[in-house]
Amino acid sequence: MAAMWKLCNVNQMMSRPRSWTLESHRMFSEKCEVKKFVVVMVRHGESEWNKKNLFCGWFDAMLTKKGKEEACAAGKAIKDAKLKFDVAHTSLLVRAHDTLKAVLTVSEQTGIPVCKSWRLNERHYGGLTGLNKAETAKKFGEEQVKIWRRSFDTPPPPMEKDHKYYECIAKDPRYKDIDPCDLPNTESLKLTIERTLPYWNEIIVPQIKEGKKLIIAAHGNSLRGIVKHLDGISDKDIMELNLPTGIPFVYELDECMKPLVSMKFLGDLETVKKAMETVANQGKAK
Ligand SMILES: O=C(O)[C@@H](CO)OP(=O)(O)O
Repeated sequence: MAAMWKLCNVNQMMSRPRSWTLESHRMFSEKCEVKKFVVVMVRHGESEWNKKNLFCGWFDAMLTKKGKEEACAAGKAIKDAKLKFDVAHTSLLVRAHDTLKAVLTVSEQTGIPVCKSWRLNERHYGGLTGLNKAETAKKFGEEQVKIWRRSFDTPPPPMEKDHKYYECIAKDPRYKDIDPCDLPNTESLKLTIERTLPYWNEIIVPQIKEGKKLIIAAHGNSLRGIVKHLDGISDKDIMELNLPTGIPFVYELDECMKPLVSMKFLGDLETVKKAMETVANQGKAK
């Protein structure tokens, strides 16, 4: 399992077999009539802060020109794959909306309802928000930056009230209805999952079970949380998963929401692999 999420095994990852025995599969299939539900997910295209290599989190960075092109290419891939949706889900951040809008425009399905929730936002990067990732790695070491970026349960230091971006994030009217106890000032992946999963379980899963076809346009870490949950990835192995910007991926789920097909990217293997490596390397001191 440990090797499964290494970049060199991306091919295997895309078509990996389930890890259960034939007998457990038979018993499972008896319990669940095997129906197939398709959900497509896409991380937003490159943002201005991705380009500058800054920790972004809840800061509302816009897409770059390249990010918009990635979003349009994602729409084209979805159109070519003949994927049609009934409902779209996204976060409250503009980079995810703009990606979704481009995807739906290019794939000619702009009329569908779009549900937005803070629960699909990027993980909150706390006190690291706005810092350059490579400079932070120079200062604190690449290992520490990898722990902050990719560990399961170590959050970055919290965003204090005197932080440069505190006002524009914590006082953003978009978040005024969130219970103050739920409003984060930093988040590990674990904490991100704790606020994303209720949305998955209570809003998304019932729609899937009604037979609705869904697309989720969100963020590197909110989607890592959903993927970890769906594929039962261990806390250790999830450290090696880096989602590329703007390349949609498909899950096929059975009626019990267990993946029949996991993370099938709509892109050629080399491009996906390179894009994942690029994301991983953003935390290097250079
Ligand atoms: O800065 C961020 O918010 C995220 C996604 O862009 O970065 P990382 O890949 O370091 O988790």
